[in-house]
Amino acid sequence: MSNLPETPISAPSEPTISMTHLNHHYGQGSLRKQVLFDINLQIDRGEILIMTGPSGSGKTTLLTLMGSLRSIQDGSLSILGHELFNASKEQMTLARRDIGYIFQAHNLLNFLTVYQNVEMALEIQTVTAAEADTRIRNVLTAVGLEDRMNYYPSDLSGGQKQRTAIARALVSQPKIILADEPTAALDKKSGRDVVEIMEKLAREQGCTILLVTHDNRILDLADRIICMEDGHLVNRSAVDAIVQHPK
Ligand SMILES: Nc1ncnc2c1ncn2[C@@H]1O[C@H](COP(=O)(O)OP(=O)(O)OP(=O)(O)O)[C@@H](O)[C@H]1O
Repeated sequence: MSNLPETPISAPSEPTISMTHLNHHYGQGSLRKQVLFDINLQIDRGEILIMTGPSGSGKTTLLTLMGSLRSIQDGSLSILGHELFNASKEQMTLARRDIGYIFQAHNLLNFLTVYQNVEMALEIQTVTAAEADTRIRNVLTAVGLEDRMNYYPSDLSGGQKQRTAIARALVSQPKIILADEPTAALDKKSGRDVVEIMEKLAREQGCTILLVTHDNRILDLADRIICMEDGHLVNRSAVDAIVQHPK
């Protein structure tokens, strides 16, 4: 269920994320540097999109713009039918409620248990305590952490921490999941496991996933692969992407 007010212009076939002529700069004056150039991209509901590209090509910048974590400077970016260009702080905050974030540095709170870390994501949602408890237990079971609910992050492996972060991102049943290098710190099996869990839960919940990765072991999980190069978006086939990022 969306946290944003319904808009009549939001037709069922409308892409979940749509951007046109998106540009982005960092810095001021003589230090001003353009890092995104005329990005045009549409991501459909339920699509799993993987974005690859060399370091510094603009992937994280694009992800943070899509995540409503940075203001749009130039061009258009709409999420679930809501334009983020010229959006107020309140509108940007509302947009974030429909997004689950999985970033590399888990951002788990070390003084909270696994259960409590996941519970935090429900604090801004209007669910009853009983409903919250059911959802937290279900999602932690789905990611294989049913016997770790009362552990603290410092007692978990890297893979378990990442699975906690996935549970936290999914528990609010967001319409969009943005993941930045979710397998970077994991060994081959744990990396594959966490992305498969993400994929399965996302397919069940019908949400859209955009995943930034250098990890070619998970490229086959994508419906579509896109590549950033020097701030430009380049469409590539999975084969091209693997050739570009050999194991
Ligand atoms: N806050 C910032 N201020 C100034 N320049 C920045 C800032 N963040 C990123 N950049 C620059 O913008 C460009 C794109 O960076 P970005 O982090 O989006 O790339 P990336 O493809 O995600 O790289 P990586 O794979 O290394 O994370 C780089 O040249 C980077 O140095």
